[in-house]
Amino acid sequence: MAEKSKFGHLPLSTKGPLECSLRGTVLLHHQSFNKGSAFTKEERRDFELAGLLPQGIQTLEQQVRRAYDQYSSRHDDLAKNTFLTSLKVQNEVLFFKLLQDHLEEMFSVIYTPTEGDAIQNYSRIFRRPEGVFLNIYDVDRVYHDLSLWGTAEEIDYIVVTDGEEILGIGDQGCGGILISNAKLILTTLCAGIHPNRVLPVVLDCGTDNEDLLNDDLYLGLREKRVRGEKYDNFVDTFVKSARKLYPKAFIHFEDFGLDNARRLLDKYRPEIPCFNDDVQGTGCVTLAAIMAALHVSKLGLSDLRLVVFGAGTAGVGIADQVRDAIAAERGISAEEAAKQIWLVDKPGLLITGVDKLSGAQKGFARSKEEWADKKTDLLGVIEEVKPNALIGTSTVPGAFTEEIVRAMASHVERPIILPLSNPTRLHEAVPADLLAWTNGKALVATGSPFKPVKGPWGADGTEIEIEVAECNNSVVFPGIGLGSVLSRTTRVTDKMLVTATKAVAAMGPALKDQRDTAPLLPGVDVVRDVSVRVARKVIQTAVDEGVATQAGIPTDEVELDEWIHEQMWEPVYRPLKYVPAEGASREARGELKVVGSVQRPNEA
Ligand SMILES: NC(=O)C1=CN([C@@H]2O[C@H](COP(=O)(O)OP(=O)(O)OC[C@H]3O[C@@H](n4cnc5c(N)ncnc54)[C@H](O)[C@@H]3O)[C@@H](O)[C@H]2O)C=CC1
Ligand SMILES: CC(=O)C(=O)O
Ligand SMILES: [Mg+2]
Repeated sequence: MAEKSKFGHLPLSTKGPLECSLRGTVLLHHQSFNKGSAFTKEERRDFELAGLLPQGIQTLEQQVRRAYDQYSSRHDDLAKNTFLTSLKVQNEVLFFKLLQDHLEEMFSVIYTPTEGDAIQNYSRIFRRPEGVFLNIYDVDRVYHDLSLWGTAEEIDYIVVTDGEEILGIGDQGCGGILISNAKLILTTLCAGIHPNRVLPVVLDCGTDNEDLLNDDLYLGLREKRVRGEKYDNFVDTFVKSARKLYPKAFIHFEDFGLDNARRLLDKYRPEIPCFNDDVQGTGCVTLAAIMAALHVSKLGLSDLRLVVFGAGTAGVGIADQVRDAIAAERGISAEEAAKQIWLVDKPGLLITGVDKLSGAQKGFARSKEEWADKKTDLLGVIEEVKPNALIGTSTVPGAFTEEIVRAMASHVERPIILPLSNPTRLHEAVPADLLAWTNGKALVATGSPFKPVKGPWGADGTEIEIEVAECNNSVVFPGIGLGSVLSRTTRVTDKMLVTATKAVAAMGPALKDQRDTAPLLPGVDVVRDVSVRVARKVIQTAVDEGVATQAGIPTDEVELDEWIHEQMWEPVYRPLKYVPAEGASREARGELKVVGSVQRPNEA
């Protein structure tokens, strides 16, 4: 039921009374309608709940307090993660409200690094499936299996993974469904995407993870990954089916393997509203961190000399985004701008004609002639290039050694060092070391969260505390998704990504407060504000570029923000109004995102 607002009928309804046809235990077991002990006296009467609940009526705030105590009594982070997963399927509003009220504490439990542990243990901690599991051997069923989740109007946001390169912990097969879920939880939490209008998907193509193949409890296809034409056909069938069934949905690709991530993005990007988070999201947030750090260093993009260690999906995604920003800033070609970036991978510096290069790496490789007689290992490259920025996306813990960091710091005043590999144990260096080795001068941001670091780096050796920003695509993808969904864009263009990046950089405390010990990027405490700002920029750019298809997008900036806010889902209990099932909407009948209800609206 779309709510009337000053903007007319908004496509997404997030406020006002909620019609509901469910009653009794069915209602208590419906995750989006259930309020547990918070059902009012009238609701208990109207919905046949009186004898099903203890007498006490509680507020959402009281429930949050109770849930927080239960959460806190779990002694390790994986147990806390499991508790939250169970809460989500019991009572979605309470789940999101609990997270919202304790965001800084719980972010790392529902996302990296703990979600990585949950994914690694998926088949052992499995309780209830959540999402769509598609099987490469059942390509003929893909359309049908996808069709069960809603009508054309009902799905806004799909996250899909094939589970090959999850959060830095490699191939996790069907456990990848949890990264699709985790990213969608963040879109709701950080950007108010409606939790009933999203779809987590895993494409099960087998796994090359020997531990999973040898685990008799493993739940996915227990065989080596299928690749080649069969794989491409499977992905294509998924994309085409999703487009046909849910033509308004934005498709977010997550944690595909190195060979496929970029290739699939290049294939589908010109045709549909899609986004690869590891390539583009990571590229945007890292460029934002670099822009903030350059500002602190009183330098510009034209001064940047960037070494990327680990030239895979994320590393080259970052290199692309930075290259395009340099080209735009200096008014030069992308080819020319790429000369300010050096990629180092397993063989060392990537060199044309020497190393086997992917299409994406080629534009950054150096020539044999240029690099003759020069060292190609990371230390050698640092000595030669004298970079002011070093990024780690290699999954090699400790790769940024004291020697390397000191070498870098000996050439530049404020070395920008971003160890981005997740989870925490795979970071190329930890902030405390980076700051100690550079006398507090390093400008640091990390892929997973770290506590602030104290050291004698203030005036006259006084102790100061340096906060370290988390440089994770989670800062930016929810806002890009929100802007794309609300504008119903037909494409995610380069310009949309550039404006999103600038919006994030501008909100980082280092730039906003002009304090050079402040974090380079905005923190989770302001994440919803960041998402609104990013969404606004994305929407405005989509309109300017003629790719927005949503009618009635306000042109005035204040009104646009209001329009965005009105469509963001909030974890609050809406009053329930009973309506008989006959003639009620699918939402009222509790059929949104529920498979196996009376009717199959999209059956082919
Ligand atoms: N902070 C963030 O927002 C993000 C962080 N990441 C993290 O970045 C890391 C890489 O992820 P992807 O790019 O998706 O993986 P990937 O597998 O595509 O890339 C990793 C690259 O590192 C290279 N590498 C491995 N060992 C190396 C060594 N000893 N020396 C030099 N290079 C080496 C590999 O050859 C490969 O090119 C992961 O830990 C992932 O969690 C990825 C996306 C976003
Ligand atoms: C953050 C993220 O997307 C990754 O580590 O894969
Ligand atoms: Mg990822």
